[in-house]
Amino acid sequence: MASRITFIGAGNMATAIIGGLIDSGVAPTNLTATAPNSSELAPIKERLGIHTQTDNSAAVSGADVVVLAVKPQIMRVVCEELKDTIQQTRPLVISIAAGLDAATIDQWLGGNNALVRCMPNTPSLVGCGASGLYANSAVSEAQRTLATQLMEAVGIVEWVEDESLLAAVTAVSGSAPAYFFLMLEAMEEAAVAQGLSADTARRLAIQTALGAATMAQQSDKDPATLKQNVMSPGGTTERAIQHMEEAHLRTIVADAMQACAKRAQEMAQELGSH
Ligand SMILES: NC(=O)C1=CN([C@@H]2O[C@H](COP(=O)(O)OP(=O)(O)OC[C@H]3O[C@@H](n4cnc5c(N)ncnc54)[C@H](OP(=O)(O)O)[C@@H]3O)[C@@H](O)[C@H]2O)C=CC1
Ligand SMILES: O=C(O)[C@@H]1CCC=N1
Repeated sequence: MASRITFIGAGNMATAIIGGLIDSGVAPTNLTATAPNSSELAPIKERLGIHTQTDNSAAVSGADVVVLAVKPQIMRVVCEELKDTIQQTRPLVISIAAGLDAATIDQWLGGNNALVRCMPNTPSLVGCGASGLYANSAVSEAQRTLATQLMEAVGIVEWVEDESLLAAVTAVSGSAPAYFFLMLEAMEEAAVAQGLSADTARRLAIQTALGAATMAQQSDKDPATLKQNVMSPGGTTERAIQHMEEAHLRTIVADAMQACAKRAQEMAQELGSH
């Protein structure tokens, strides 16, 4: 991918995508990241070999793709700062902000922009990201392909044609690494309570999560069948799963994902009044 890509914001999600892009073979010299303070940027420049800038407008001039990777709460200020340059240079704009809808960001950027909304997740850092993408009507086929290539460099990509579905994408993948990290925390704590060392418990739990996810990915069986295959009748797993079902784990997951999607919609309303 020879495109010049500028990330506005150099935090957790931007550096995860940048790290994944570099690992996939993208030249660091084609990448730029911005942040308000050069002290935050110095270690990123040193570690990744990318260009860095504290001036957002200067960083987007000459970019083929601009990835907006700041917190939703400061997106409006950032867009207004970028508006004049973007109106002149017309890059593909990709927003990774939760909640904020494409029309709002487009308007903040002066209108008529080719804009993709992307909901990525932090495992992009290790090439195992999962991103949901939505394109507005100004995005060309070539730009759609470019956005796909960019995010496929760090994981899998699913396009949605109805923008409102990005709230569900946020619930099932954008926020979801945190659910699995919580599960790992809980399993480690429980195993330590049963006498294992924290190190041993953590290694076993992580490898088991990795193994289960890899099996689910590679198998032609669905997760319910794979689960059933671990559950010997009258055995240990059956007892554990019975406990989780009786404690309404499915309802807990459904309610948490509902709260997540609802928060994405609330943020759109709170921040997106044009
Ligand atoms: N974290 C995640 O798992 C995911 C996050 N997202 C979205 O990604 C976006 C970024 O989130 P995340 O990376 O977690 O947040 P971070 O707070 O880690 O990163 C935000 C970055 O923006 C920088 N920044 C702040 N103000 C400006 C400015 N005026 N100009 C340029 N850069 C600025 C910050 O610098 P400083 O630190 O100096 O303030 C920081 O580098 C959010 O919109 C979020 O919704 C989407 C999917 C997953
Ligand atoms: O928690 C958040 O708001 C961001 C969006 C998805 C993951 N992190």
